[in-house]
Amino acid sequence: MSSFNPAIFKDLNYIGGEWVGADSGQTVAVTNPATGDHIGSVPMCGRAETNRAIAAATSALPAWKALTADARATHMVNLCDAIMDHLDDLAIVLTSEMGKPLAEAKGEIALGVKYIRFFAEEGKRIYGDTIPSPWADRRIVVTKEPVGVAGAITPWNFPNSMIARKLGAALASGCTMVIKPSEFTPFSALAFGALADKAGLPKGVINILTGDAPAIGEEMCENPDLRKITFTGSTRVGKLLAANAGKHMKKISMELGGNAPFIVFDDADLDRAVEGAIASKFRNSGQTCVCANRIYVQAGVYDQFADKLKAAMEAQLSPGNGMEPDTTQGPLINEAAVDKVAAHVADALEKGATLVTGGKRLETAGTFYAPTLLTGMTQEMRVAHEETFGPLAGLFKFETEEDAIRLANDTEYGLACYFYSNGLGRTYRVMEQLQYGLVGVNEGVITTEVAPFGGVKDSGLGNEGSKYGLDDYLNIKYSCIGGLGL
Ligand SMILES: NC(=O)c1ccc[n+]([C@@H]2O[C@H](COP(=O)([O-])OP(=O)(O)OC[C@H]3O[C@@H](n4cnc5c(N)ncnc54)[C@H](O)[C@@H]3O)[C@@H](O)[C@H]2O)c1
Ligand SMILES: O=C[C@H](O)CS(=O)(=O)O
Repeated sequence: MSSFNPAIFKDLNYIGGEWVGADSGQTVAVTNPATGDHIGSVPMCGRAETNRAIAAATSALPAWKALTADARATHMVNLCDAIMDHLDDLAIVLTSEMGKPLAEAKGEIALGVKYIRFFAEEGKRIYGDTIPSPWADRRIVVTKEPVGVAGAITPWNFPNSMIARKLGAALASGCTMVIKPSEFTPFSALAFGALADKAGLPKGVINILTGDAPAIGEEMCENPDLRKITFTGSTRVGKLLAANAGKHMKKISMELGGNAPFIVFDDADLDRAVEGAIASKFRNSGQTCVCANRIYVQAGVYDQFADKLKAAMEAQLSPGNGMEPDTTQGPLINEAAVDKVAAHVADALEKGATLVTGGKRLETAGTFYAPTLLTGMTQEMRVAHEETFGPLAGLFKFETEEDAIRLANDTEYGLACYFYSNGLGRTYRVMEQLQYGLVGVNEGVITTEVAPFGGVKDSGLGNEGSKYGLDDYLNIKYSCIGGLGL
């Protein structure tokens, strides 16, 4: 890898095209979860700075929305080109602050670019309608207009692509944006500011703040100039934001937590199912909202699947610093994340589960937990009802197709689910009964910019990506035109 270019490494906030610190001068430290080393510090901003960022986005809005979709697309493509020009540098920053292996970081950044490029084109297809008028002397026209200034609050586990898939839809629809990334991974977000400068985006179109999350969120919810909140994160925080945004009648998009069932039927290709389980469960060390959280295996193939999965885990999963080429499993984001996985393992073992492999914190620097496989899991265990968000694969046994569907739907979440079967009839029966926004059939990783990504129940509201992803950034206007002398 070529030497790191620090041009994209920014430790100030980006407001109205200017790089600024917090009014208080306070900062918050950022550490590398693989080593515990201090990476840098970013401003501890609050409501006042957020107010100024919203003002900057408001000032930039008229000119941005007045551009043609093609002109906005050109800016967006220039941004994508700048991102790809700095792919290695961005990946180093992402791996340093979040921990995922460098290859996964590059893959995430490339996916983020795909989202922005996709929406650059979709922005040219924001069609309206002319509706046959019920009045002979009037005409009806329906147009779609940008909602205005959008506020984005994003998580640490995909610190680039969770911003990109929001930013792409916002910019393409003619909105401007204020972004608050996670306190654990601010540098990947601030790099968007450096790249926006490099790509020549007009000042104020993108604004990036770090600091006091509740205060920044309150300003976003309560400032009348900001018209939309798009949040990706935990269901707990999502509900807080949705409640406050609702008081101020803001449009909201909520991409929240999950508890994905992964079902293996006895008519599945077991080798394919094992590879899908590895991909779904252990991507990002199990720290994705769509990771398999509960693995249900039909009784007739349970032992065989467990043996195959154990072998695959021991052959394919290699914990370590994400900067090392052989690493496939980076650290968890922090001590609390390690404690949660450990608690889920302990709870399962206390309630009768069997430890097959892993089951302990790795005695190295940083916050690592061993890839873990448990069998004998039951619905009484915490893993069955809580998002683990770590490298724990728990196998549950089921008897019938009806049992599998009932167990899979036994959760307040509804983001992603997966099942493996070679039965065509079963595929449609199960696909249509699972209460989730995303369904992987014989596939363990299904995210793409062209398909809608969104949950039901406590997993959220709205969809990101796909042709549907623009809807949340647009208002529909109906115009009735009379006096035409018709
Ligand atoms: N559905 C999806 O697309 C998706 C994608 C990634 C992560 N997630 C979910 O996110 C969670 C992990 O991410 P996380 O730990 O960053 O989630 P989190 O909810 O703790 O934090 C998410 C963001 O919200 C901010 N925040 C925290 N408290 C806030 C408050 N009171 N007001 C305003 N902002 C606040 C944080 O600073 C961060 O930027 C998991 O539950 C995961 O399932 C969902
Ligand atoms: O963690 C949630 C992300 O949305 C995962 S994905 O990269 O979009 O599948």
